[in-house]
Amino acid sequence: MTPGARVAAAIEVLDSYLSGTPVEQALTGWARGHRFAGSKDRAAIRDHVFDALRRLRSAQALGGGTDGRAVMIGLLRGQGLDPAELFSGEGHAPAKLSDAELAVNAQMSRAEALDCPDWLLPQFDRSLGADADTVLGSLRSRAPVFVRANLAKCTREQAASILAEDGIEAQLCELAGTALEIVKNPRKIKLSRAFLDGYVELQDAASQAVIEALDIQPGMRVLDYCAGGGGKALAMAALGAYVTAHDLSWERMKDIPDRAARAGVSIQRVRNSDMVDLSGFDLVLADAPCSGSGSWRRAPHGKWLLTSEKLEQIYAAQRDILTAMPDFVCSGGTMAYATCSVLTDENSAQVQAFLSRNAGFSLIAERQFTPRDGGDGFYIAQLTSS
Ligand SMILES: C[S@@+](CC[C@H](N)C(=O)[O-])C[C@H]1O[C@@H](n2cnc3c(N)ncnc32)[C@H](O)[C@@H]1O
Repeated sequence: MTPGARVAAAIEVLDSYLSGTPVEQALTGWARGHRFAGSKDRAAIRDHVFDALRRLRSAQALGGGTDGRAVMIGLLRGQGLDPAELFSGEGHAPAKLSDAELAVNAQMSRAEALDCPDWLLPQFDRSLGADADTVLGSLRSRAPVFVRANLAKCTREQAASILAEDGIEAQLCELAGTALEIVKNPRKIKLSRAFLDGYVELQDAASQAVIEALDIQPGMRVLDYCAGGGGKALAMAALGAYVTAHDLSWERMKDIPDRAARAGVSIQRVRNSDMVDLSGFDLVLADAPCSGSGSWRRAPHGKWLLTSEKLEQIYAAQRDILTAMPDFVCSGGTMAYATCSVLTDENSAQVQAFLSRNAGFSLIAERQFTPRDGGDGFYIAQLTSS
């Protein structure tokens, strides 16, 4: 496919997304209907679509409309490119720009220019102060790809060498002692020996830094209360902890056995109904459900799906999870609360509210990562019971 034809395909996918189809479904639907498209074409179209979702508001303003065509025109303008070069009307490229499209002269509000929903901007300002614009700005660009070296099987340097055998170039990342940033051929990772034989796992660098902050020791008894697909459970098991994984949804933990087998570690999963029998963990980690505001580079559609009502439900879930955690911690043990959000109301405000309800706990450490640190935005607080 020509570059112009790829843009035309991205417009189709964006129109489907903008009419209510979830983005992954819109991409799969397009690929099914266009089987001639090769993997490189599909990857390029996906990149256009995700670039557009990261900058949806500014692209619509710069493109002078709300549909997929306007979004792609505005995206290219926002990237400093001349859309007329790709909107050539030749072959399968989109039709030439109309006079109205050529005449667009966008005057953007601050929220539009930062690609932030209006109602969320005050939250970012309250949470990040003078850094709000920089953090929102960084959420408008692609995230780097990171892997975690599985210390249960190799050192970080060995992991980098094994990746190199498959032409994947990795650099040491300062954010965490296990983290490697993939600087060449990131799309090859899942087919590489390093991945298939469990030497590396895909995991954001800040997510790895959160685990590093917990100072996991071999033999520690750890409960991962919101284990999901097991990213953090695997990282803790690789450091020698005995990890029990729980999630409100059993289904979400379905890949843990295969991932653990690949990594050469063992993780025990526990059902909701069996939680009453558990107690006495050295560490209870809750990587709680959240807005995902720290990871909108990776999942930009989350930014546009969030509403103030959904955020209220998220606060309530976070409060309930914090309230449940003390039952599982041993005396003198640690409770760790994490989110991939940069919003204070999901982070320190939740922890302070918990502390005001639970006099027996005190805060021992707290850190807010933002994309300015290199990885996703992440918050971690460690509390101990006295
Ligand atoms: C941020 S994700 C966890 C990601 C995971 N820790 C990882 O590193 O791959 C949050 C998880 O919390 C789970 N969850 C939501 N409400 C919960 C609750 N009340 N109790 C336990 N888990 C819950 C969700 O199903 C979701 O899998």
